[in-house]
Amino acid sequence: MLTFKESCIGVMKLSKPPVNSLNLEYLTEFNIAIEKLENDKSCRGVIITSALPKIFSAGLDILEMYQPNTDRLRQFWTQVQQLWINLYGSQVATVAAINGHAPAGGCLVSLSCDYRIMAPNYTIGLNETQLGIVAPFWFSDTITNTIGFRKAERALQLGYMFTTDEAKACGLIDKIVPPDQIMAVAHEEMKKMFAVPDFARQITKNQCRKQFIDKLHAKRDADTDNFVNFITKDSIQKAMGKYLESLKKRKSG
Ligand SMILES: CCCCCCCC/C=C\CC(=O)SCCNC(=O)CCNC(=O)[C@H](O)C(C)(C)COP(=O)(O)OP(=O)(O)OC[C@H]1O[C@@H](n2cnc3c(N)ncnc32)[C@H](O)[C@@H]1OP(=O)(O)O
Repeated sequence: MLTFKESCIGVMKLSKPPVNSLNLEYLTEFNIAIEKLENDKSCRGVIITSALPKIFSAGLDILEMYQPNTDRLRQFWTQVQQLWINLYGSQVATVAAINGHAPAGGCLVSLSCDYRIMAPNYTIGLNETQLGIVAPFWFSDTITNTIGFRKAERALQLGYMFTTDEAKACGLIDKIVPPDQIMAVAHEEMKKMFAVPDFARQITKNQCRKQFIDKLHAKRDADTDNFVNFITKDSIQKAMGKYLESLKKRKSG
């Protein structure tokens, strides 16, 4: 993770080649970096983007969920939950500068921010059902809160990956921006949020999002148990094995 500050704005650049997949170690690093910026009194905003060409993040590392060690799987999921709690509940203003594909966990990271700008000709969405897995309730709450119930229900069931244009049309992203302008526009959008007094913006964000974060807090252990039980089922392991194979085949084909 490349993290640096530009006056009162923290910039986090995901940089885990080849595809910024989120494994246990990277999620832990991500959480530490965001918590550090959150606790920095001089930091008013955070921009999340990718240092890699063409990929924002490929989402959760599928290898963490395929033939897993159960203790590690629990730790992994705890970090995924923590990342969402940290980002969705962040007191600082957050902008996702999506400069590449953003499937599944990559999409969730961006949905957890306050504003999303995206470069053209990429794809974004919660494609979990395509892998034979199910987005947990807090993933579906987050997309529903962004694009509305009907569109979210349909997209979740199909595991639909939106093109940048489709994502803009349904409100999944807020603005389409040429790749070479994405950081400049992220700063401009941040300035618009800074024009509002921080405490008023923070309390308003809290009013909108707290009930959803509280819901995960209340069910956190059960959510981890569900995840571990679900992922370790033979049928799910088979489906994930097939998906991994299809990724490799697509590469060679
Ligand atoms: C009841 C409660 C149950 C709870 C259930 C669980 C809920 C889980 C929630 C979230 C799930 C996820 O986030 S799962 C991850 C989903 N991600 C994807 O489906 C993305 C898959 N990848 C791609 O589509 C493409 O790789 C890409 C578009 C991101 C990039 O394409 P490109 O052509 O540039 O690169 P390659 O495809 O050649 O990939 C390079 C290399 O990376 C490996 N790879 C890709 N994605 C992942 C990943 N997510 N995890 C691990 N590894 C990944 C790919 O296999 C290649 O590997 P090799 O070089 O070894 O072949």
